[in-house]
Amino acid sequence: MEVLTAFDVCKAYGNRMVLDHMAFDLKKGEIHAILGRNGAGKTTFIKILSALLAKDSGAVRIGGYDIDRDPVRIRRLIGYVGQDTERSAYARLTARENLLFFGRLRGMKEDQIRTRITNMSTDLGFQDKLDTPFMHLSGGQKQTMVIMRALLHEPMIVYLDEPTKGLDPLVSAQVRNCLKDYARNKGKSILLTSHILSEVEDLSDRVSLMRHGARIQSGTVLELRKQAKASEFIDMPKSDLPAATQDRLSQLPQVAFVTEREDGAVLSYGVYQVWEGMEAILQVLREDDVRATFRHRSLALEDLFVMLLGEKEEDSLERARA
Ligand SMILES: Nc1ncnc2c1ncn2[C@@H]1O[C@H](COP(=O)(O)OP(=O)(O)OP(=O)(O)O)[C@@H](O)[C@H]1O
Repeated sequence: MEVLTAFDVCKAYGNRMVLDHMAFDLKKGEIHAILGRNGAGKTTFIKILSALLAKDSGAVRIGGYDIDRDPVRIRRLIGYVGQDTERSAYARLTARENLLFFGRLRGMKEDQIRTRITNMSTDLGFQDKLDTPFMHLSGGQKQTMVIMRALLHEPMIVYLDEPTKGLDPLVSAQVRNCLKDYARNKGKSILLTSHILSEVEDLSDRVSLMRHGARIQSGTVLELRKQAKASEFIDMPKSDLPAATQDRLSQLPQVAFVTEREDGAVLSYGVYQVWEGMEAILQVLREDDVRATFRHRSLALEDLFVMLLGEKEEDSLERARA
C-alpha cells in the first residue's frame, strides 16, 4: 500500500529546471533510497515532499492528503532530517530539553516523550549526552540528536537527507539498526538519500536512481544488479598497464565495461563470465609481456552507480556488448 505518490513534479530555480517530471512512490513499511549525483535534485524533491518548498506543477499525495490542499496535515505525518544540522535545534538547550520542546510542539504527552527519549538514546548510545547543551555536542552527536528529533513522535514517514554523514562507523551502524527497526517493527516508511552505497544496500528495500531532476530507474537492489552490463570485475593497478595494453583489453569481446576508480589508480574490467574474461585478459597480458597484479571481485552498488548514472557512461569508456 502506497503512503506517498508523486507524479510529474516540476521545479525550476529561475530558468533552470531542477525537477523535470519527477515521479516517486513510497510503500508502508518500506525503506526507499533515492540515489543521484550531486545536484541531481534530491534535496529539492524532499523539501517539496515535506511541504517546505512549493513545486511548480505536478501532484503529490501523502497519507491520502493532497499536498497543495492539506500541507499542515501532511507536515504532521512526516519527520525530516535535512542537511542543515546546526539549525535543527536550539544551541543553548541540552539535547533532552530540545527533544522535550519538540515533543510538546508535536502534541505528545510528557511521559510519552520521556519514554521515547530513554528508548532511542539507549538504542543510539546517546544516554550520556542527553544533558549536554546542543552547541557543545560534536558534529556527529548533533546529527544523532536531530535523527532522534525526527523519529520522536513516530511519524508515518521519515525523510533523511544523508542521515549518517559525519557519523563514525559505530554510530552509523546504530543509526541504521534504529531505522531498520522503525520500518520493519513499527511499519513506518523511510525515504533516504545517501552517497554511501554500502549503506543503501544494507538498508533499502527499493532504490530509485535520479538524474537531471527525473527518476531514471527504480527497483530492488537485486533488480538493478540484473541490469548491470557486467557482473564480475577484474581490477588492476593502472600503473601496471601500458597504454597499448589498456587499449587491447578494452577491445576484448569478453570485456563489457571498463571503469576507472575515482583516484585514477585502478582500472576495473567488467566481464560476464569470470573464467572466460580472466582467460582473455591473461592472454593479452602474456602477449604484451606485462606483469600486473589483479584482483577479482563481484559487482558492488558503486559499479551500478557508475554504469547507470556516471558521466563515464557517456564518455565511451563503456562499450555495449555485441
Ligand atoms: N535555492 C536555490 N536557488 C537556486 N538554485 C538552487 C537552490 N537550491 C538548489 N539549487 C540548485 O538546484 C540543483 C539541485 O540541487 P539539490 O540540492 O536538490 O541537489 P541534490 O541532488 O540534493 O545534491 P547533493 O547530492 O549535492 O545534496 C543544484 O544545481 C543546485 O545548485
